[in-house]
Amino acid sequence: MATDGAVPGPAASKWNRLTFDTEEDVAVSLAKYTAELSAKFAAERGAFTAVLSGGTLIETLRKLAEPPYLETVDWSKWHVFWVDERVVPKDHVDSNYKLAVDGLLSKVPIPTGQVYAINDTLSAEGAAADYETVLKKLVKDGVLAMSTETGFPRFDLMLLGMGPDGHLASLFPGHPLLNENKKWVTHIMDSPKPPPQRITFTFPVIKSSAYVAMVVTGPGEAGTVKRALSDEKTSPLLPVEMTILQDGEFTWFTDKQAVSML
Ligand SMILES: O=C1O[C@H](COP(=O)(O)O)[C@@H](O)[C@H](O)[C@H]1O
Repeated sequence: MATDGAVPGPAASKWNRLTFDTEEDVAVSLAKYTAELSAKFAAERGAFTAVLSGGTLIETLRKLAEPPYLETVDWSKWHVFWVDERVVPKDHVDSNYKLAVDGLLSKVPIPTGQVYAINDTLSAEGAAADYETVLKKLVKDGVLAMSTETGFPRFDLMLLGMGPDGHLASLFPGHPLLNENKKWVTHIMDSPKPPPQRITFTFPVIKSSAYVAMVVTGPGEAGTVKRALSDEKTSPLLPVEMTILQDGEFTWFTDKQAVSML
């Protein structure tokens, strides 16, 4: 059973919250939500730009690769990106690309040319610059939309997870990268969570999204979810607390364990 509603507190008008009994229920709802947005954007724009994170999110997306979605989603319209990636070879156990391929992308018929992995032969700095160049070409080609409000790319849907410390993408609490306001993609050499070298979308890009699903399940992040959803704000704000979309819809998908401390 889902509890729908706006979140109390400062983000009230900006965040929706869905809470389900179990992680299985979250997976069912998330697949339906993603499939509906895929159909909407495929009809409106002829393309669906979907951004993945790593972590537990990929397992929670498993229902997308099952009936009915395996057959009913128009996978040919999908363009897949990563909100962050570890700078490791694509077949490395730490690779977010490998995680998504193994858990989802190898099971659905998205054209391989529409899956945008990082160039794993480059340095972190080079890979971030290269990824930004790829995005700019896709804007030029009309695949990726631009936000008229912010001047940053506007992805149709970002499917994000959050770490126990409140990080999202590879944007960590209190880290100077939180202030990057020019680049679309940047790099980090000292990620508090290993591996240390990563690339990540910047905040202005994440905040320009049309839709963001913040997917948090299990007890591990319950304290952070409590802090994020609390009316009382402590400094520094968690990255997730700073994620107020410019002109988009942000929805929390949680199970009961994730909100057990509220
Ligand atoms: O390192 C990362 O961690 C976060 C959160 O992962 P989770 O396992 O706690 O769900 C993930 O969203 C990010 O993409 C990844 O690089």
